[in-house]
Amino acid sequence: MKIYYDENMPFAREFFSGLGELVPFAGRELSQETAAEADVLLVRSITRVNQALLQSNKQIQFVGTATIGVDHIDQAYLNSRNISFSAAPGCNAVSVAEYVLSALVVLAERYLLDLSGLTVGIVGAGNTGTRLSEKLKALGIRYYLCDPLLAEQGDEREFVSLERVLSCDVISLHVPLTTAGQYPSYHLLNRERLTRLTDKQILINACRGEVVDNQALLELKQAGHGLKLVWDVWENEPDILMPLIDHTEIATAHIAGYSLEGKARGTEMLYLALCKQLKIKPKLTLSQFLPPASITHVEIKQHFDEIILNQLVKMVYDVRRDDGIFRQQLSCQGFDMLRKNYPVRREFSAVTVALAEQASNNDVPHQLGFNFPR
Ligand SMILES: NC(=O)c1ccc[n+]([C@@H]2O[C@H](COP(=O)([O-])OP(=O)(O)OC[C@H]3O[C@@H](n4cnc5c(N)ncnc54)[C@H](O)[C@@H]3O)[C@@H](O)[C@H]2O)c1
Ligand SMILES: O=C(O)[C@H](O)[C@H](O)COP(=O)(O)O
Repeated sequence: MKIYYDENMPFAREFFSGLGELVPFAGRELSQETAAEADVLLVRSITRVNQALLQSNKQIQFVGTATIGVDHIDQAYLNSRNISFSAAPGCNAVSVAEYVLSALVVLAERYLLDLSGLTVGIVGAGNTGTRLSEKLKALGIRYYLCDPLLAEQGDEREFVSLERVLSCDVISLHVPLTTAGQYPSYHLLNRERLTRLTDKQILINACRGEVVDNQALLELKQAGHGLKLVWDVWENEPDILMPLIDHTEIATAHIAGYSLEGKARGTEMLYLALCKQLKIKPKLTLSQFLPPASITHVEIKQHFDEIILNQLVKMVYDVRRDDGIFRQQLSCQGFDMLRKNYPVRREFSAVTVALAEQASNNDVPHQLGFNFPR
């Protein structure tokens, strides 16, 4: 069995070598001819899987994407050919939530904002929006959720309208890219909605670039609008609207979900799905392969306060590192290479926070996602 996998899929060799012959490929370069050989195809978001890619392949049994987003997969086509499909829902949701939190901590410092006084509007309350809301709750930051689909499905959380979340101090987008259905997200933030935002607001896009009309946003910013942007995803990656970069507070190369754990969980989820498909008992788990983090243990000697928590967040992941690399390296490395060469980043859970005897017992680090022995 030939298993074709994206070369940017951590631990793919470790997970899949016992299941078949492995063939790595570069995500944007997979051709119909090459794909014709695959029995199993494992992709990331930059490979479009559709009739154009698979029409010469008569034997393929399984397609997997080690990502949350599935907008690059023509699932109707796979269904029509009876090809099994699996994605990795939630795999890097924690990573994205930690990216957003790091960005908020950085912007609060930069503009002397009182984080706990801000309201955050979360658009899309699925895996990522929920992980983010839990972390905000741990920090005592008020948030509002907008997710009409979940509201209609009877989710018991409180939901507000899109207009209400768009009036929050911070707006964080966590919707899939869709062009059909009752609530399509393509250009959800169109020119008209963008124009109604105020100079004081912060807009964070770490879902898909096409959810915001980038050209309209650029024109708004060029006209002097003060809206602050945290921008991880861009329309038309990798050929993005370069002039927009200078109007962002934090700009990164679609890496919000690129914690080592987040990417590797995607690989592990595909391994489990493929084992199920092949009716094989899975023998491997991610914990066998994850290396220890560079900082694994922190001892807190005093009462927790916002300053200590902010330091903890930045110690594990400071988004300014990725913003700096993006601004300095984009023109020489290019968008895709920045992503391919992404430095190791760990999640808060890789660090154990211990309290010295005199420190107050407070659950915040645990709720934020740090390990917190009781
Ligand atoms: N930047 C990154 O690295 C990165 C990482 C992971 C995911 N993503 C993107 O983020 C998206 C969301 O991730 P997730 O894990 O929360 O997915 P999810 O499927 O768990 O949740 C998405 C939620 O959005 C809701 N939704 C859909 N259309 C909506 C609309 N028009 N208005 C409001 N809510 C709407 C859905 O009902 C669902 O609850 C993914 O589809 C992916 O495209 C980006
Ligand atoms: O949808 C996702 O899971 C994320 O956008 C993911 O981080 C995309 O990463 P890529 O597949 O492009 O490497």
